[in-house]
Amino acid sequence: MLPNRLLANRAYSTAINRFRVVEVGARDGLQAEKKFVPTEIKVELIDRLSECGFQTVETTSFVSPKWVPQLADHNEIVKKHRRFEGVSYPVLVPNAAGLKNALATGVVEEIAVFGAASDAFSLKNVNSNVEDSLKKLMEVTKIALENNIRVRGYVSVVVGCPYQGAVQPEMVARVAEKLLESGCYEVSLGDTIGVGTVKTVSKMLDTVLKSVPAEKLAVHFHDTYGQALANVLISIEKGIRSADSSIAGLGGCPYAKGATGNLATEDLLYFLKGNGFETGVNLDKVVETAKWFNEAAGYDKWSRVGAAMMAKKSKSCC
Ligand SMILES: CC(C)(COP(=O)([O-])OP(=O)([O-])OC[C@H]1O[C@@H](n2cnc3c(N)ncnc32)[C@H](O)[C@@H]1OP(=O)([O-])[O-])[C@@H](O)C(=O)NCCC(=O)NCCSC(=O)C[C@@](C)(O)CC(=O)[O-]
Repeated sequence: MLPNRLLANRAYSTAINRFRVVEVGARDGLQAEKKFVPTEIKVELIDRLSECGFQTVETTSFVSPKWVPQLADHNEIVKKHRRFEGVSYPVLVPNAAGLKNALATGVVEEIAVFGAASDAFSLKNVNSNVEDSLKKLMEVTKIALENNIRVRGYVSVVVGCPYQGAVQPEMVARVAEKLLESGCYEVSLGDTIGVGTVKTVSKMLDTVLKSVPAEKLAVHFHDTYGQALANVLISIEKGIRSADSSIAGLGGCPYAKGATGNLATEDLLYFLKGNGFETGVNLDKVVETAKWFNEAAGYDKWSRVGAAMMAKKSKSCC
């Protein structure tokens, strides 16, 4: 059960206990991995994730292969993975060149554009300061919409920046507003290096929510300091019903040192189910998929929930 203060919140009517989990493992999860994961494994990962019941599975990035070599196989990925009814498959796009390449595949129906709330991070990540990068993103969004492509937006470093330190919540609000104004259907707020706590995330969300409705927001927490689920809880309290996570907690941003580990999807699903939310995602299948991925790609990465469920299965106890 949720704490009483949460149940008392008007946002908690039974009619809105649905929660959307955006699976970002195949993109955010893999982008910083040094060892190249073969394309066919990435494709099978996306297909298996689709079978788990997610509504949104982010698949890859149309960024420069020089900047993110792990995702240089983006063309093959989008052409080879299966498309399940009711599932959207956004790809990350940084600029007009990326959009052109994504459109040329003829199969991309949704993109995600990404901005940041600090100049220092934006310069490292996309070689432009926040304002210049916003101009490019707005242009990309415009062209995408003209081509009937849905656009999701990201704001990175919403609480702390690896190069600048604390980030002003007003800056996060401004970037989120701009992305929505330009036509993004939703903006995901990313704590890229996982430094946020309930106090700092709460302050940031209170500021953003003054100008952006909760229905237009998602949250994207990295679990670097073990704060991700607490931060999801506070986001739920503020009315947000969408969060990004990565199978087995894979992940990190190549341009943010220490950004290891997205919030693990399995941990998020267990948390949501235990607190009365419906996601439509089958947790057992996600854990099986993590097991398959570890074996197929030669990894040994586990979420806390995945490890516990596998241990329980093998010992058939507790
Ligand atoms: C944006 C650029 C390209 C600018 O990089 P640049 O060097 O300023 O761009 P440029 O226009 O000068 O081009 C440099 C070279 O890249 C090529 N190029 C240019 N664009 C593309 C493209 N789209 N696809 C393929 N190639 C491209 C271009 O053709 C040229 O090739 P060359 O002439 O040297 O042979 C670069 O900064 C870049 O790729 N950055 C991507 C960084 C990235 O992927 N970061 C991780 C994603 S963000 C993230 O993870 C955070 C998030 C979303 O998960 C949320 C959170 O946790 O906060």
